[in-house]
Formats: sequence, structure tokens, C-alpha cells
Amino acid sequence: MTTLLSPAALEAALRDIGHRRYHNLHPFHAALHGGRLSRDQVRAWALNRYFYQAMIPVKDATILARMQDPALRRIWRQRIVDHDGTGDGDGGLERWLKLTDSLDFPRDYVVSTRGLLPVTRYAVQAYVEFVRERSLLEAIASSLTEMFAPTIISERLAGMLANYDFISPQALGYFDKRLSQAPRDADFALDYVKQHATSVALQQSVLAALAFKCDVLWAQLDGLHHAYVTPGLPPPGAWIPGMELAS
Ligand SMILES: O=C(O)c1cc(C(=O)O)c2c(n1)C(=O)C(=O)c1cc(C(=O)O)[nH]c1-2
Repeated sequence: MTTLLSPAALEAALRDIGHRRYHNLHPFHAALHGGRLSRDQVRAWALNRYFYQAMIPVKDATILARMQDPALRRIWRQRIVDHDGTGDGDGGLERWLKLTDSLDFPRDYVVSTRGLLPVTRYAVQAYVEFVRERSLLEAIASSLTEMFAPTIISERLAGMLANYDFISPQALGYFDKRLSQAPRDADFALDYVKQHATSVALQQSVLAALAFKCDVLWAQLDGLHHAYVTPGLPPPGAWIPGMELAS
């Protein structure tokens, strides 16, 4: 890309990255949504993804701390409220723990992240590091995978409820909320990026930020697939089905 794109063409280029690289294309998700995973494989997904959920508000607080405009902070801080809630027993992270509860993981085991795959930890940490080190524009652009989230969340809700008798609508309550939160967040971030990516270099940087974030999501599923599907080689220290989880 060597010429400046119009805002509409930039949006189209961002959407094209999603169509080619978003984690809805990963075979692990196809198996998860299609009912082809065992209960233990679904448990591994929920356990590992807890760390992504837990670090999203840390990532957003990092972005918030870099914003010098109070109007911008006022909008961005809602993301932290969505995940952390306004009191005990509230918020997205709590709703994620309801899912891991329903899959019989002790909360202290989940929260300790002891059983995490190393690749989950590294991928999620790379996301937090990215928003700390790169420009604010790139940090905001890296959240744009959320443009594609409502579609995959709808597929996941329908697929998991239809295919797994051990998954209830209550256990997937986290995703109900995201169906309205994600589009609101993505619309704002997309408008910001279209308005501020005003040079070829800036446009290249936001496209690269979105590709990077797709890699962060993809790598987590690669890790799950390798450890728990094929060849099925959980690394030392990672959770193994049937292991004793006493804290
Ligand atoms: O279920 C999903 O596939 C999915 C994907 C993404 C995403 O695209 O990064 C997010 C979420 N869920 C999500 O629940 C969430 O809170 C979230 C925050 C962010 C972000 O980058 O700020 N992405 C996502």
C-alpha cells in the first residue's frame, strides 16, 4: 500500500484482514462450535481463555493511562467497567468465572492461572505489551478485531447450546452481554482510526496492528489445538484432564 486510502477504503482494508485472519477461521473454533470437542477440550478452552479475559481490563487501563483527552477517557473507561463490574459478583470477568464454575474448575485454580498453556500467557502478554509500547492509534486499532466478534459470538452461542448438553444458557451469559458491548466498542474504535490514520504510514501502522492482534488470537487457538486436540501434547505444568486440582 503506497497511496493514501479514503476512510471507506481503509475500513474495507481492515475488514479484509479480518476476513482472512480472524480466529473464526481456526479449526479449533470450528470444532468448538460444531460440537466436535469433548467436555475436557471445552474445559481447556474456558480455562485458558480466562487469562485473555483477565488481561483485557489491564490492557484497557494501559490504553486509558495514555489518553490525555478526558472525553476520550470517559468513553474508553466503560470497557474496564464492563469487565470488572461495579462491585463483587458483577462484570464480564465474573461471568467468565460462572462458565468455568459450570465446568467444575475451582475458582482459585482458574484465577491462579497455574494450569495455563505457556503460549496463552505469551500471546496475551504480547497484546498488553503492544498497547504499552506502540502509538495510541495502533493501540486503539489493535482492538478492532471486535468488529468481527459479534458474528463469531452468535455462531458460538448457537453451536455450543445445540451441541453440548453440559453447557447451559446461564453458563454462556458472558457472551450475551458482549453481543451489545462489542459493536459499541468497535464502532467507536473504527471511527477513531478512520479519523486519525491520515497518512500512508499511519494507515500501514493500523493495518499492521490489526494483523498483529489477529495473530494474538490465532496463536492461543494453535496452542489449545496442539495441546488438547492433535497431537494432544500438553506442555509440562499445563492443566491435564483428570488431574487433581486441590489448591
Ligand atoms: O469471543 C470472541 O471471539 C472474542 C473476540 C475478541 C476479539 O476479537 O478480540 C474479544 C472478545 N471475544 C471479548 O469478549 C472481549 O471482551 C474483547 C475485548 C477485546 C479487545 O481487544 O479489547 N477483544 C475482545
